[in-house]
Amino acid sequence: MTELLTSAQMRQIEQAAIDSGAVTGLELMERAGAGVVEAILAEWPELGQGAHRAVVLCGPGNNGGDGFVVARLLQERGWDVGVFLYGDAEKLPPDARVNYELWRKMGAVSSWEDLNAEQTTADLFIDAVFGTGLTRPLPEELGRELIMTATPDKTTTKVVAVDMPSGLCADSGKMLGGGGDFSDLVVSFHSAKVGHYLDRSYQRCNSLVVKDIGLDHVFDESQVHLVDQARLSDDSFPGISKRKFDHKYTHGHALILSGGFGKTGAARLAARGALRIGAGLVTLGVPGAAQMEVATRITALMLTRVEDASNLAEVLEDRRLNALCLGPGMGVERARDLVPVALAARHGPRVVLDADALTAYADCPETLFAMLHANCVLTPHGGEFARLFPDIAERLNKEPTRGPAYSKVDATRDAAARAGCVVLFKGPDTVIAHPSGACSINAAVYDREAPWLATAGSGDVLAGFITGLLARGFAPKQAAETGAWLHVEAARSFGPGLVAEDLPEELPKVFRRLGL
Ligand SMILES: NC(=O)C1=CN([C@@H]2O[C@H](COP(=O)(O)OP(=O)(O)OC[C@H]3O[C@@H](n4cnc5c(N)ncnc54)[C@H](O)[C@@H]3O)[C@@H](O)[C@H]2O)[C@@H](O)CC1
Ligand SMILES: Nc1ncnc2c1ncn2[C@@H]1O[C@H](COP(=O)(O)OP(=O)(O)O)[C@@H](O)[C@H]1O
Ligand SMILES: [K+]
Repeated sequence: MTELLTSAQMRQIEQAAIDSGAVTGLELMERAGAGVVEAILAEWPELGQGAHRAVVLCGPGNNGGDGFVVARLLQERGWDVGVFLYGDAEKLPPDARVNYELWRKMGAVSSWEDLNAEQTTADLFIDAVFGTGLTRPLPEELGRELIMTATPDKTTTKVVAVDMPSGLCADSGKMLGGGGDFSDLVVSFHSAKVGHYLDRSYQRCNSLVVKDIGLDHVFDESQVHLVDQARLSDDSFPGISKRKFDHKYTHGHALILSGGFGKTGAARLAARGALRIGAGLVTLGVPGAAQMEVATRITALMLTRVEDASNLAEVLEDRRLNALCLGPGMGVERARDLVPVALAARHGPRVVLDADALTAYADCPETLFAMLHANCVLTPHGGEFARLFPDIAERLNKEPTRGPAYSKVDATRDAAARAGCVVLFKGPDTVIAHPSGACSINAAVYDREAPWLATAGSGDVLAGFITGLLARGFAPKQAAETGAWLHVEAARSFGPGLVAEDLPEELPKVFRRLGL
């Protein structure tokens, strides 16, 4: 399993290892620098042959210390290396100072004032100015200089950031101050940082590599999980497979409430998603006016008439309906009518609220929060999130003046605590939080990009995936994580040209690849 750390958690892990006598700070710095060089040569094997030119920008802290190690190791490989220091060598922290001195025996350190685009022409550009220690916004001119030197028309220069692209907050991925650079590769240490997977980070970096530097840590709930295959194979997760002695009711019965005539597509997408992900039975709850429209377009899906609130209450007398989905294409008035009934159902079915079921409460989120229970999942995109949690969204969207900045992880945790249920906040960086604070990120970034998901109806399918998994007995947070992960897998498996209908139909291929 992969845990993402904040800078404070990383510092604590590093300090504990040093205090235990297992390792020194200097050894960690040497391993970090060696890790950066290793990652560079793995990414661009051609740089392993012959001599090249590198420019290393070092900052005033230990990130700069890593930079001096990288400069030394590259020069030992016969490279021509130019080093620039931002700050005062006298004030470097002890380990960085040792590496500064070691480098000084091999080469010069130019002052920052000499930095210009011409001087920094190189095959490789190393940004070791700030890492996890950046707390104040970058001075504006420094941000500009970084951009100028790292990204003029040097199409052949590879830009590598040590730990974090300088200027980005390691906890939130936000930019502190203006500027900050673009990196072809970020090399981090021990574990990726939460900020690598949020906000600007993945927009500014092409790829992320994490190098082992011999540290260990014990997981605690304050850490954030990255949703990956290992996470979903955890013993605490129900498997996605079906067992040979199962029958359809073992896998639950989902009810997806649709909108009216001409508005049933979204619910049908969700229903198809719920069925493909393995719910035993899936029924669409449709108003009379839309009955023909839906009936002519479904086969394995079933249909029941749900005209209004009292109708829904009758339908929910069937205790086998154990997972409900409300919102996709529903219309806000129908949502206001049906959501309270769904949330009050006595046998406690699990409930996914998406789209219109969230927007319906934009004027009175507290009314919704009062009805929600622990078996609910809310799946807002950015706009819906801001309607239900305006103050949290405002805090999240505010330009930070210092780090660690308020992040999408903080915002989703706060929203889940307020709502009293699981909140899945969508995006390429989908954050899933439980009211207890347990939190995961399902990332569609770096080597898991899935930009074709930005298509109408893909969110409806996600709501259906989660509903289907809830019907199958997954707990709300497990269903949200698993559904979101499979959603990205399906999109990646289908590839360019994807439309929402393709997502459920791609699942069998994904399942086969997973060996189910
Ligand atoms: N934590 C660990 O386990 C390890 C950390 N290492 C390196 O150490 C880095 C963290 O080092 P530090 O904590 O020294 O932090 P950084 O080197 O990231 O930066 C902190 C320094 O920058 C200054 N600073 C912060 N904001 C500034 C601003 N806006 N303008 C000017 N100066 C500013 C601070 O006063 C401090 O001197 C990591 O990113 C990593 O590169 C590695 O050496 C290996 C192990
Ligand atoms: N660029 C992107 N990369 C990865 N996933 C994306 C991207 N854009 C959108 N998504 C995902 O696609 C889905 C879109 O959902 P939503 O905005 O509700 O759309 P709709 O309402 O049209 O169904 C979400 O799961 C979101 O995380
Ligand atoms: K850096």
